[in-house]
Amino acid sequence: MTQPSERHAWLSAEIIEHRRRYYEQDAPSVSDAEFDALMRELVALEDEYPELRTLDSPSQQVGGAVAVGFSKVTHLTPLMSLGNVFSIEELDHWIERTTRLAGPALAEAGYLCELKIDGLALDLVYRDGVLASAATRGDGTVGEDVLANVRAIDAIPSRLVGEHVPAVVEVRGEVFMRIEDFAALNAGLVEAGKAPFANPRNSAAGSLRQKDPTVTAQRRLHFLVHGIGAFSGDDLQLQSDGYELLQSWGLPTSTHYRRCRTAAEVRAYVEYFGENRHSVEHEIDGVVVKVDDRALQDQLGRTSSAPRWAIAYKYPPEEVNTKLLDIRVGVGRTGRITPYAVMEPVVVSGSTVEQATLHNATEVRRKGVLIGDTVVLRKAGDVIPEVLGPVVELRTGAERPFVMPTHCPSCGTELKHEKEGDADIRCPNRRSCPAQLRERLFHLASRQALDIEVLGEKAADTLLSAGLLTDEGDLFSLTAEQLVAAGVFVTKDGRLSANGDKLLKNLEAAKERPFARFLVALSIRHIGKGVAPDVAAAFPSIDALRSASVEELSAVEGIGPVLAASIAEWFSVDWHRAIVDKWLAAGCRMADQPAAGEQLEQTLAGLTVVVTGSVPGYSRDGATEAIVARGGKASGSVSARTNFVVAGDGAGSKLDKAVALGVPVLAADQFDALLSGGPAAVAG
Ligand SMILES: NC(=O)c1ccc[n+]([C@@H]2O[C@H](COP(=O)([O-])OP(=O)(O)OC[C@H]3O[C@@H](n4cnc5c(N)ncnc54)[C@H](O)[C@@H]3O)[C@@H](O)[C@H]2O)c1
Ligand SMILES: [Zn+2]
Repeated sequence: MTQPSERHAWLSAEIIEHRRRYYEQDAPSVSDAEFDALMRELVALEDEYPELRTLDSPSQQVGGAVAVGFSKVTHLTPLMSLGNVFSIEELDHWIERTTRLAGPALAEAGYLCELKIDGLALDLVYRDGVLASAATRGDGTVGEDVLANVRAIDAIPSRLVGEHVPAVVEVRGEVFMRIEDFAALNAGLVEAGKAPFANPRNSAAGSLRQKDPTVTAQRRLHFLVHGIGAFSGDDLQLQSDGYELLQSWGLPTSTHYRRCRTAAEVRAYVEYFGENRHSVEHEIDGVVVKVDDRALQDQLGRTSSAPRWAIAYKYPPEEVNTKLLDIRVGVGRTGRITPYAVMEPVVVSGSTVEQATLHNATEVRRKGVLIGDTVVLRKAGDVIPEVLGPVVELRTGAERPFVMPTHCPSCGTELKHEKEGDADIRCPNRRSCPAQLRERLFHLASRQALDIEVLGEKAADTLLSAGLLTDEGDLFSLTAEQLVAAGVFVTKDGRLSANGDKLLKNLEAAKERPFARFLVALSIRHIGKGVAPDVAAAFPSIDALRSASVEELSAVEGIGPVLAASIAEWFSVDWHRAIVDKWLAAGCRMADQPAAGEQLEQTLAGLTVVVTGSVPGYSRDGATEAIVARGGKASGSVSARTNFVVAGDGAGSKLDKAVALGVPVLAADQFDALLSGGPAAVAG
């Protein structure tokens, strides 16, 4: 068993090395969460064995030092780190203890809640209103001179304005990059063939701590004050009052701070930004809660590394490091080949992640990741997890590059770009590539399409491996005999299983689904559940749709030229048309007309009617259905081929066009007559 002192020595060495990489090289090799875990273990060990808490322990020091190449600046007053809490319970605990130490005066002045900006600390000294010194935090006492670089930051005034600026004003704040500017910077770096930064914090630190101030000047760095150091002016009672004063002198302070009277208000602030972390223009990694009264701050004092009057509430990390075990490729519903990362499972933003898409081969190259790398994985809230890049420092030499396959991993067909210049490559074996067919079957069975409950992942695989489907065209003609003969969905004694029976019943029921759902089920490009109802409203049966020309299609409101071309293209493929024929032959309705028997007199057969404006008694869809039920075609736009325009209140440009083209126009109250009696009923 390791001795506590040995463990302590190991932890100390690790922490010191990580701090060096983080503060001096802007190139951490572990995630903040991993670093924080080491730190917490160290502190817990020292709580148990107080003799280990020597003055040179990392727990007693403010992380960082002055890197080679920078001059040293001694701060007028030390820059501290912050104590951390990670839960509401720990926060309550801190508030209780602080209340006990500070006494009733605390309730009077209350708390100052601020966002914890994820950047790097900067100390500024103004003498007689002129910027005289700018330094990084360093070890808290001595920092790095970055004055030349700071002069290149627009947000930092070189001279304070206004009345009564005291002789000495020392402020500290955070240098950071806005998320938007960070993204633009990285895009530019990648375009120039350079490595992107892992996150806005690293990019801000790397941009500020430059040997060459012209580089800093090109980076859009921002700055917000969050603390007051040496101050020779009149006593400031509250820190928040101080912010208003600093603001009046031209120093940038955050707009997000709030004064809170009670612990409940503090909690509410913490919880609000926990849920709205991304509503702010910069990254935040928590909230800082401070005692607002400056006299109380002095009274509470500090430990060797942090003030007792402030605490950082840290939100769960959105970036973690994990091992990239492999890069595999998936074949999508349309044959697109997508590389994806397979990682050692890791918890980030509250869920376990082990896969993340890498989009395409160019993207893999752009990220610069090798199989075997430790990678930075980011998942912000509900956003899809993303591999940001490798931790190059941790490479062992055993890593290997990803090679994009030349042949489909599912069917072996040679992969191709669909069009020249496409980033994606695809498996051209659309019809019977098992992977593509499987995806199409899932899609067709999904809720938004035909809702075939039994046809899940397993069932689809079973049908495909039994060789029962050449493509989805064979689905609706499946019989119990076929299943039994193929030995799938059978009981031990060779009869159709309950699940097999359910599958056939599900399929039978699906044949009657509304036409719009079939449209989704056909996997026509660009036709999803959003637009399918519009298409079905204009062309309420598969026959109407397949006989429509591209012009007729694109004339319909909500369809447009792209969708029209995509529909026409789909129907131009032989095996697609065969799917439709097979489904019709198997009894799929694929039309929204009322079933035979209840059919209304086809008074509008062969006629195209446009309804515009409001027609009493009919919704937009209702009017369309009524026309279709009478055998007519309901169109969304007026052309020379339109037979009637029904114009209700609010009719606009369509009415004008009808008049211009000489199309007969009917009043709203003639609509019923047209429906029941056809053109003859409204003649004259
Ligand atoms: N990944 C690594 O290898 C590595 C190494 C060292 C440190 N770190 C990370 O750095 C952090 C620890 O460093 P730390 O000691 O500087 O503590 P800290 O960053 O948690 O808190 C102190 C700092 O918060 C900043 N801050 C931002 N907004 C503030 C506000 N509104 N009011 C006051 N201060 C504000 C200040 O610059 C201050 O110096 C942790 O997140 C840790 O994970 C990571
Ligand atoms: Zn294939």
